Amino acid sequence: MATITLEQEINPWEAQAARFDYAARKLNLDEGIWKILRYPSREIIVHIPVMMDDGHIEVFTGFRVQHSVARGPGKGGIRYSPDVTLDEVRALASWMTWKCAVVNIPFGGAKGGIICDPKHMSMGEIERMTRRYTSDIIEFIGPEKDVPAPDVNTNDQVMAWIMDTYSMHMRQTVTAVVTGKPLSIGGSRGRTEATGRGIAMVCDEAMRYLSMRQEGCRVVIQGFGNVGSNAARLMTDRGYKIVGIAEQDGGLYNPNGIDVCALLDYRERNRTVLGFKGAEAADSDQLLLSDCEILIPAATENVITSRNADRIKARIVCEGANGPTTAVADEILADKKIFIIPDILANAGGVTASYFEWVQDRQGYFWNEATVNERLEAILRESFDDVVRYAEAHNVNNRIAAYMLAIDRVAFTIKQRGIYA
Ligand SMILES: NC(=O)C1=CN([C@@H]2O[C@H](COP(=O)(O)OP(=O)(O)OC[C@H]3O[C@@H](n4cnc5c(N)ncnc54)[C@H](O)[C@@H]3O)[C@@H](O)[C@H]2O)C=CC1
Ligand SMILES: O=C(O)CCC(=O)C(=O)O
Repeated sequence: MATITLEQEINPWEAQAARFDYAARKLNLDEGIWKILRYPSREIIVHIPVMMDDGHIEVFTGFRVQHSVARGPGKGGIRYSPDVTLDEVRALASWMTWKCAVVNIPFGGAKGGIICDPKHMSMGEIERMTRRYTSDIIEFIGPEKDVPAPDVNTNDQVMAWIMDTYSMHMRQTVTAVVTGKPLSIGGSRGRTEATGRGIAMVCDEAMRYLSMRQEGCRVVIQGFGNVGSNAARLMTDRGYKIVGIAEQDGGLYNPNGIDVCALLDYRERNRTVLGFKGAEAADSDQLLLSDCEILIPAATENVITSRNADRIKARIVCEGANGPTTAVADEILADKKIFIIPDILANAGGVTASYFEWVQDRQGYFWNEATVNERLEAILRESFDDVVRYAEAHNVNNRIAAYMLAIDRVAFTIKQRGIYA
């Protein structure tokens, strides 16, 4: 790979594009399809005026990027964060296209974001911002067009506001416009935990593939939000030992295993994991480099880079977050023979359960949790198998195999639809 600056290395769009180009070259992808898939098909930028609680007007910038709708409506979360950029949302939208194709569900890829700091906003301000954002992008979303979902700093309440705003404009309730909703208004059982559950499931598959055992297998998790905390809880139930939790404001380490339920309870009461008595305080960055069998980055992008990849000791890196590893770091991890479960497979449990929610909303018939989990497991097992077999057959690493598999599926659909005729 050509020499690049750290700034280029950590640009998520560049990271996505580097893998896409590499996989497309390996596939000998048709040049026209390459051009179609190289860039998002639509990028919407809105400037959202919001009356703040003290009466002044703030204007927030929001994005919705639709990378591809070839295989079905756009699908992907909306994040609220001061760090959101258009390049980040572009990358996240493309990853959604590849992710939905890897697990073979009938969606394209999209993502949204608003540059804001929800930690310093009241519920009323967040609600007004969400409703206005929804109105501003209303003609571009819908059950057959583009279906948003929660992501970093958004949740079922935010989805409820989007659904309600959309429905008011349509003059009828349209539950299938978003997923990750509360159960009472068309949410699916199991969606909240699905991303973490999916991580536990693909780790089980990796254990089987590598002839390792769950019992006593040491796991370090970065991020104790929706994805990280559910992965920690469900993996504990399966016999894994969660020895480290790295959070934004500090980390925890206990070589004998952290009591995850007690930690969840503590965090609920204290809004932080710091000060928890069942583990010693640890430096979050150092935790990524600690001795363990599985490392699960489940917080944000660019946490495994050229600066620390050579010091990672885990046997398996299972990417709960989107884009936690840069393309340069990929090569270093590959040299170290670390087994990667790439984000577009590892965290696909969330969007798969979202697909189930969309199906249930459209059917008006809701499944029990066991059915959701059973169907989730069947899809993730098959997808894991597809990726590792593809990697073996084409002599590439798991990430490139996942990209190749996904690009091939999307390209096939584009050709069949005749967009490229
Ligand atoms: N929620 C979902 O269903 C899905 C989420 N993802 C991805 O998983 C990642 C996490 O998402 P959620 O858990 O939903 O978000 P969240 O907002 O619920 O949790 C994120 C957690 O990470 C922590 N964090 C942030 N930066 C950190 C850092 N530098 N070091 C350590 N901890 C840090 C935060 O304090 C928070 O506890 C994101 O990359 C997201 O795109 C992917 C698929 C689905
Ligand atoms: O549940 C969904 O539709 C999308 C979740 C998401 O944003 C992601 O997988 O990164």
